Amino acid sequence: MIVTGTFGASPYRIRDLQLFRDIDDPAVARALADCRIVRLPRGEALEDGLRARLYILLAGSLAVEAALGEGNVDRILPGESVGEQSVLDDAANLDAIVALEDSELLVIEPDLVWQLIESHNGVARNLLRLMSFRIRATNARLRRRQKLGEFYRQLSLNDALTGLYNRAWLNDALPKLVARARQDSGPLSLVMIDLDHFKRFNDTHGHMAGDAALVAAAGVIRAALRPTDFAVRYGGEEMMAILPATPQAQAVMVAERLCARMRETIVFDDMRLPLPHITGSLGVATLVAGQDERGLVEAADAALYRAKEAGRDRIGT
Ligand SMILES: Nc1nc2c(ncn2[C@@H]2O[C@H](COP(=O)(O)OP(=O)(O)OP(=O)(O)O)[C@@H](O)[C@H]2O)c(=O)[nH]1
Repeated sequence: MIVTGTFGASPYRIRDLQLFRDIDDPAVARALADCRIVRLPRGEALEDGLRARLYILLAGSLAVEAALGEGNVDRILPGESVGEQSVLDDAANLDAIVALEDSELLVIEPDLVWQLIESHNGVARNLLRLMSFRIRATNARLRRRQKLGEFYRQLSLNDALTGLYNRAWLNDALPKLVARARQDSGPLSLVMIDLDHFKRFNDTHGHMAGDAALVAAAGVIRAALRPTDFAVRYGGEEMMAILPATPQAQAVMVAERLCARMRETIVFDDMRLPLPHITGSLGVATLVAGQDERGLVEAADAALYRAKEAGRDRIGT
């Protein structure tokens, strides 16, 4: 960073600087006349040491990688300033500021910034406007980041093919649902669903058709459940319906409905030609005293095994 002269002796004009917009006061011009202008060569960082100063970019451009930015870079253009917040709270600037091209900056020492704020309402007003703009931009960025975080959270808890909840969701949610059922002394049922002879379906019609069958089965499950139930893709062709506040007899009715609808569902191949119907075997289990989530899943699995053994396309309990 090389000092190249003073503002008073430079060709730059006060009215082009955002902080001094609409201020036509010779006293301000006099106050700024002795301020230094520094040159920051392209690629060089603005080293401010421990002293907080206000910098106004006169020529060139700067990149500010804000602490909050996580890789987001703000571009500072001529007339804009950096470091105003550091001056106000008297703290060193923590943002990394680098010249994107050979740049010239006006340096205003903190004492002078305060003096200008105190003696010129217009400077105070402009500074507040600039700060308000910065706060709004930061808030918008925070909101975007929050939304993105929620989007990725949802993505990490849903199965990409079927859109049902995935195993990660189940591992987190099922213990909570079991604990709540215990606390409420209410029933909780599981229906484990496994597509029948799915390997044969894949081998005969291709993996893509298999995927279409999985999506169709997931659609059947989703459509048949109440808003308070949950549909999960447990593994490859195994899915699960979690039915809170549902006793065994009611869960069996839900399973029968699922089994019937699965049988009736038409799966289309990529040429929109209907494929042979898929069927599923379903195992129903209801939480019993002393059972944990693992025991409940094992019970539903065992019931599913019985349905397979009994000939598939049916319910096991
Ligand atoms: N297309 C497709 N197939 C899958 C996917 N995940 C698992 N599979 C297939 O599902 C089949 C499961 O086969 P098996 O476990 O032998 O069971 P099955 O053929 O359904 O036989 P039963 O369960 O005894 O009726 C395997 O061929 C897997 O490749 C998937 O995401 N897409």
